Amino acid sequence: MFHYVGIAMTEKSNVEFSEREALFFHATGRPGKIEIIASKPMATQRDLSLAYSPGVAVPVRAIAEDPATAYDYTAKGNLVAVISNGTAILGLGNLGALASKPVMEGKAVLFKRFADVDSIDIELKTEDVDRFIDAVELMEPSFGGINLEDIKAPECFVIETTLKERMNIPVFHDDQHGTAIIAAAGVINAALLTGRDMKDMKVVVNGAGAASISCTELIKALGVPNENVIMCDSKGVIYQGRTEGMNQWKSAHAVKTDARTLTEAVKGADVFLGLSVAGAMSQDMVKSMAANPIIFAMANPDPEILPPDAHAVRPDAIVATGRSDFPNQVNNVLGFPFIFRGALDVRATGINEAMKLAAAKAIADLAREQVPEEVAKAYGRSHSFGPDYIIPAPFDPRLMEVVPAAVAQAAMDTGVAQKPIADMAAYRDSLKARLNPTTSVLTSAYELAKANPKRVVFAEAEEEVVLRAAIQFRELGYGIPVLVGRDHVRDKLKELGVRDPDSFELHNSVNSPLVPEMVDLLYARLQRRGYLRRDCERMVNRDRNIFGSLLVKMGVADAMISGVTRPYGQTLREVKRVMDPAAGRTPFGIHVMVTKDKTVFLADTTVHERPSASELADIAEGTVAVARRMGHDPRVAFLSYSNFGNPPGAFLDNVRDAVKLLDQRDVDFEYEGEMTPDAALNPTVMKNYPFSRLSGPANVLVMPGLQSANISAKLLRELGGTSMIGPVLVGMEKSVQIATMSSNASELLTLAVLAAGGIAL
Ligand SMILES: NC(=O)C1=CN([C@@H]2O[C@H](COP(=O)(O)OP(=O)(O)OC[C@H]3O[C@@H](n4cnc5c(N)ncnc54)[C@H](OP(=O)(O)O)[C@@H]3O)[C@@H](O)[C@H]2O)C=CC1
Ligand SMILES: CC(=O)C(=O)O
Ligand SMILES: [Mg+2]
Repeated sequence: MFHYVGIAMTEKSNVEFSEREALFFHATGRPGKIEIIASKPMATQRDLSLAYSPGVAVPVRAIAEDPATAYDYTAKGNLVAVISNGTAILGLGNLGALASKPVMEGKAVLFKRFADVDSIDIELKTEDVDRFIDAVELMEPSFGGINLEDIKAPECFVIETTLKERMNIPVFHDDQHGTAIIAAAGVINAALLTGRDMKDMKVVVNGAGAASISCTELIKALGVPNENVIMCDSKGVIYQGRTEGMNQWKSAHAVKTDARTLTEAVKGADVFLGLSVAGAMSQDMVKSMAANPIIFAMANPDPEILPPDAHAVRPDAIVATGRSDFPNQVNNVLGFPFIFRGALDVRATGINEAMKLAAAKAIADLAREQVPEEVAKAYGRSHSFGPDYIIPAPFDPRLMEVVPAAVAQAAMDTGVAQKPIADMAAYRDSLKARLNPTTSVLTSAYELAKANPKRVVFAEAEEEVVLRAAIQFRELGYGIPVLVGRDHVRDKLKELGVRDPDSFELHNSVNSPLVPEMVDLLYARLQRRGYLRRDCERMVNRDRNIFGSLLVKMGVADAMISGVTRPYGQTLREVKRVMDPAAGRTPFGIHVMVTKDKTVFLADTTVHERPSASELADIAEGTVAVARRMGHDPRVAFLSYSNFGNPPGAFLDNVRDAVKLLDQRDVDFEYEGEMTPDAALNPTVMKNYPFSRLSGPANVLVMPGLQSANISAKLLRELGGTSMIGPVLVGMEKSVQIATMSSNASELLTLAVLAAGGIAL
């Protein structure tokens, strides 16, 4: 018997799957969700000698002499154990250590996916607190941190406190503190939206276990008075004097109240925090809450009440759950990967209150900022701060930038950082680069753009994706966006969360005083190419690429970006009506292909169908200049299907002649060809050609024609897990970047930065 887990209602879950699918997902391919891969080559005898006996003895002795070097010679510093005994698996209860393994594997892969923390799950078959503590303590040498998970209260409190005392690496019970941090961030924002002050809020917490106790402590630390919080457990309200089912952690939150049931407690409450079991809250209870109630039904996988059921009786409620398929996911996944990232990076001895509060504040602040387009897309709905978006979504890449940095700073401020970070700005950049290899490739472009902010025309500002890129371009300090579009672009800016849309420079050909001068200029250029004055008037008035290019030509702006509304070739033709190639240059396109450890520049991927020998030589020189501006030492390979004339073929001449031309030009970079991609990139194959002038694998690949160039770039991306920057257009008199029609905002932003930073000239 298989059921559908998604919920079919008007305000429905946006993810539906059957139990069969969930099992299939876990069983297909390699069973489970985790595997281990080597971070060093294990290909040759020499590799084995270094990695294992005898080479491994060297780091062994070094660590024995100085234990701190374990962080240099082993994976310890980036390795976190996710440890459970399965006594409180999500909200499913005590189902044992083995049954907890899918959740623990899941947590381990979330560590990797969201914060590049390596992690392994460990399930311990014991409910004996002392045996559990001893087992974990003995593992200290292996790990940089310990993430305790799904261990029930009150045992979890004793386990965590004791391990923290005994171990010198961070020990963190995620269900307590991870949950509390995220819930606190959500409460901060929900209070802000509903105009509430912490000190006046009446809160009911359902559940008195690991998650509830810690959440309650944190919201009290944020200013909610002790007497304003009523906690309930499976026996009802925890009131002063109650004896049944109590423990010291519950007693600390017992209050004087006549309420004895959740139904009584929740009457008139401002906030409900559910950390108990599915369905614990009824619609009648929701009805009885104060105006604009805040309801966090966080039990997993099924919440205390489903959002549609709560909204059916109280449309004014702000509702959050622990699930990713409804708006407002208040789940510790938003916290633990990033908190450990920050703690590991400063080699913190523990995760203290200041670090937790810093994380909560960073997460809350982030939700109030404009949401990047890729995040909105990943979730299939647009986000802006409001009742349906009080907390960032886990896929938001900005979490990785801000949360670890906030945690690391707090660790340094409170003296628990053994390896403080000297340059916080550089650390933030390195965080971005950890998840996205293109970030580090673009560092010099970002810096160049920021150092000398330029005015960049966004020619298609009526497109939302372009406006998002323009907003980020300005907010991140890369330059001044000059928008081209009709007046309603300002309304769109407002919809996207810009508070001061009038501060954006907007040019509309319908009312621009620049139009007469533009028409004169264009007519002067085109009159001997068969265009009448009225043709030029029409183009200036109607064609955004002509209008935008003219803004650059006239010096109103320095560069331009376009391309999402028309095919590449058409946009380029329009731009060329206004602008010329740079003196003596051949315009062409580059795709920069980036993997974790390699960056390769591929050209010409956009302009010349069958480049001549001299065009190929120009393309090589132009690409070398771009590669150098991006911080690379270029080595050029002219690619073909043959190596140095073997096998011979009719199409080889241009490529061979291009190499000869470079010989005559006396250039200052390494180049070679014609050659096959393996001879250009693979050191073993390269050895077959000892006369080759390349001192190492090539990183600038000049392709023989447009077909092979463009197809290679896209194949690499689709099959090879390679990130791609571009196409980058170079060789025009001013930097104009033409995106592809499917570009997203971050791709457009990258091109705008390349244009502004003078990289793509
Ligand atoms: N969204 C998120 O990020 C997270 C959500 N959670 C969820 O919180 C819940 C609790 O987890 P955790 O604290 O680790 O587990 P614990 O076992 O430590 O605590 C469970 C608590 O729930 C109480 N409880 C059980 N049934 C009811 C009921 N009908 N009414 C009121 N209280 C009840 C128990 O009461 P008693 O003490 O009387 O036994 C106990 O206090 C789970 O559903 C879990 O999925 C947990 C962590 C993170
Ligand atoms: C999310 C989580 O950790 C839990 O529900 O237990
Ligand atoms: Mg948990």
